[in-house]
Amino acid sequence: MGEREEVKILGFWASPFVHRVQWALNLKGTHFDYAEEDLWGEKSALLLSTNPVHKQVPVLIHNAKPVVDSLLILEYIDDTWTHRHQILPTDPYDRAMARFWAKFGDEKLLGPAFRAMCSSSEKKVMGANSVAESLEFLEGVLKGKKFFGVENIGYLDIALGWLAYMLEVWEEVGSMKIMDANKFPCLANWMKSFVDHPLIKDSLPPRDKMVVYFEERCKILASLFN
Ligand SMILES: N[C@@H](CCC(=O)N[C@@H](CS)C(=O)NCC(=O)O)C(=O)O
Repeated sequence: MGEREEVKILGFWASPFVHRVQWALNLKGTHFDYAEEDLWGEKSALLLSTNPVHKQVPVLIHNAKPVVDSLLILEYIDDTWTHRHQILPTDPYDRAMARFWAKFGDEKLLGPAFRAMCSSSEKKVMGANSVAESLEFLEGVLKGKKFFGVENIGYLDIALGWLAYMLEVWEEVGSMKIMDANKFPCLANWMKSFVDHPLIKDSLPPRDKMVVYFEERCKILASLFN
């Protein structure tokens, strides 16, 4: 890759999707510029023109070409910066499985955990229970490995990384308990290894700021989810 290439992320500090892209570029050692979007105020003209379909972050702009959707951006990053830290597994079956579990994480964990945080009473309990059931599958996938990527952080670790630092915040904000280290010992170890990784730990948003932000979001979204 040439030295003068443009690599820019349009992001939002509390977005688990945006962190994926930042982590992947950090793991690759690829320098990038970052522009914070005012998601709940006025979105920038650049965001609207680079992601006109969803108008969401993250957007990766590489030499004027935008790529959207965090999981697809991870694939693009791995295909583009091949010199260091392979993100996706090499074996086709392992790649397919990593993609399957990443999608599972978004559909069965991230969305439902977020909704449970902002829901009240029965819906919250049902939501929290369904997320805990889904965690059981991931405990099986991990089977005592340090990372889903086995030796080092890979695609699935990055895709599920939000669990390692954000689930606990969502549990506090939503007054709910989902993660149980006794029930999910492999996941508990993985969460610790993930947030302790030198390229991850310095990029995590401040916990207190996240609590305040998600409390505010829940107040706004409560009527939608209840
Ligand atoms: N599937 C997308 C989801 C992105 C997403 O939901 N981004 C949120 C921030 S967490 C966003 O931009 N929301 C603003 C909006 O929907 O208007 C991805 O993986 O990139």
